[in-house]
Amino acid sequence: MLLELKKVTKEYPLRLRRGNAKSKIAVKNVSFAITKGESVGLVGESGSGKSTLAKCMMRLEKITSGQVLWKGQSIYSKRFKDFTLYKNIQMVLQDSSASLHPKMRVAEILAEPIRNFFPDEKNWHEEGIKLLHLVGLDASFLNYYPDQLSGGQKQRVCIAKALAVKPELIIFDESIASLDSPSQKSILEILKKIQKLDGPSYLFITHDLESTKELCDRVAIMYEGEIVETLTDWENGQLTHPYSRLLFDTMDSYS
Ligand SMILES: Nc1ncnc2c1ncn2[C@@H]1O[C@H](COP(=O)(O)OP(=O)(O)OP(=O)(O)O)[C@@H](O)[C@H]1O
Repeated sequence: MLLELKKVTKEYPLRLRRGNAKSKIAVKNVSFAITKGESVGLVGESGSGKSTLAKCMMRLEKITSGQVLWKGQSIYSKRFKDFTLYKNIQMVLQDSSASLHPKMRVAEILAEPIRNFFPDEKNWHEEGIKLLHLVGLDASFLNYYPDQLSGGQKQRVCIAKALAVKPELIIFDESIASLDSPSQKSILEILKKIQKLDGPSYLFITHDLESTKELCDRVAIMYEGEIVETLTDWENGQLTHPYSRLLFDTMDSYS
C-alpha cells in the first residue's frame, strides 16, 4: 500500500456575519487506498470534495479527523518532512500557468526539481531532454518560456516537472480538463506509456468518465463529501448508488 486514507474528514470553518461560526464538511469519513503501479480515478460532481481530498493528501489542507498514511506512516507526523512528501507525491494542477514560473525557461523549470531532489545529478540538460521526450516534446522546448507554449505543451511540461522528481504517486487534479480533445487523448496515451515503464501510480481527479476509463484500473465516485462507490470492473461492475448510476448514464460506452 502506498497511500491510505482512514476515515478522513475535512471541515472548513466558515465565518458568518455577526460572529456566528459554522463549518462546511467538504470530506466526510473517507477511506481510500492506492497501491503501487495503480491508476485510480476520482470522479464526482462539482463541490463533492475531490480537490479538498487531494489537498489533504498533499498536506495543503489539514484534516479535521482521520489519518493519511504513506506506506503506513502518517504524513501529518512531525517526522514526515516536506522533502519526503514531495519526493513521493507530486501533483499536477489544471492551471499550468500557476505551476510554471513565467521568467524561467523550460530547461530551468526542469532542472530545479532535479537539483533539489538529486543533488548528485549534474547532467540537468540531458535529464531535461529525456523528460521532454517522455512527454512527447523535443529538445528545442528547453529554450522556451511558458508563455511561448500552448496549453497542451504547458501541461506536458508540468507533467515532465512532476516526473523529474521520480515520485511514486502523481495526483492529477483536472489536469487535462482545459485542453481540446486531441490534446487530452495524446496526454492520456503518454501517461499510459509512462506507467508501463515502471512509472508512478496515478490518482486522476476529473469530471470526465471517458478519460478515466481510458487511464484508470478503478474509479471512486464522490458525492457530497463521501466516496459512495468504487468501480473495479468497468465492463461488468454493478453500480448501487443513484448518483453513480446517473453519472454513468451520461457515458456513451457504458450501458
Ligand atoms: N477554503 C474553503 N473554505 C470553505 N469551504 C471550502 C473551501 N474550499 C472548498 N470548500 C467547499 O468544500 C466543498 C468541496 O469543494 P472541492 O473544491 O473540494 O470540490 P470539488 O469536488 O473538487 O469541486 P470541483 O470539481 O468544482 O473542483 C465545496 O462545497 C466548497 O465550497
